Amino acid sequence: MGTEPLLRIRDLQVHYGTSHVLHGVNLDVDHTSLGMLGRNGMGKTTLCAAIMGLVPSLGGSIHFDGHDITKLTPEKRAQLGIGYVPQGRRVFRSLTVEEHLRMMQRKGSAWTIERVFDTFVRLKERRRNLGNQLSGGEQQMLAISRALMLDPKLLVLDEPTEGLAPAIVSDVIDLVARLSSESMGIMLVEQNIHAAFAAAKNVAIMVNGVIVEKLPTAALEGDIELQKRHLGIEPGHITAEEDPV
Ligand SMILES: Nc1ncnc2c1ncn2[C@@H]1O[C@H](COP(=O)(O)OP(=O)(O)OP(=O)(O)O)[C@@H](O)[C@H]1O
Repeated sequence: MGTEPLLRIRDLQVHYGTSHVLHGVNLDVDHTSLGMLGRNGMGKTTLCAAIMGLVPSLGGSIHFDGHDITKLTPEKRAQLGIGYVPQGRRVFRSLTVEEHLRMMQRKGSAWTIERVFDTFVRLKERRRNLGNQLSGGEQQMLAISRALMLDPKLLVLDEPTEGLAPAIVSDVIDLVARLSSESMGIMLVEQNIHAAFAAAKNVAIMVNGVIVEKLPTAALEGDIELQKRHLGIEPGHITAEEDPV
């Protein structure tokens, strides 16, 4: 039909013990980039984990690429084409760059080690370095490359710019923009609102375990009140043009 979103989440409920964290998430992600914003502790990482099958859901459904994946294992979800770049990168200290990538090689994948090295020249230079010898930016590139090796249709990235220098943040933004222009679906969880604005076509806002807004990025950029209400962003300074004389 062509109208079905790549990822469709309905009324998703997640608990940690007696703590109810996701309270009925409804969200569609298409073959484009979606920024996921929200203050600390609102449930963004939990949503990523639930999409990947790393935490069980007690209610609701997740459909991906025409499959009901609500009860599938993380491995099955990855095989179907959901790539995950977890918060904190989770690179192995004692494996080299090349060993990380070799572990994820799959027959028939559009992403080979050579393609990764063509895309991330820095990783090629560091191919024999161990995980703990890489900078934060290099580790992030490796974490993203590792996910790409499985040839995902949807890439879920949890705060990929956290702790990175501005120049590297813009490399991550460029990469996300490039992947989404090649029609990969992207869900980009970000605390860095400017990174999300630069990389994502649409944005969603999570508050207390529900999605309260989903709108074009440009609309949120222009709505300071909404930013303030849900994200705690203070209004900017009065500009020279607005400054009364
Ligand atoms: N393993 C866990 N066990 C119990 N509670 C948890 C667990 N992981 C997260 N929580 C709680 O669930 C809520 C949502 O956390 P989550 O990490 O999903 O939020 P977040 O929006 O990603 O925040 P942050 O930006 O700080 O990572 C928080 O109140 C958190 O304390």
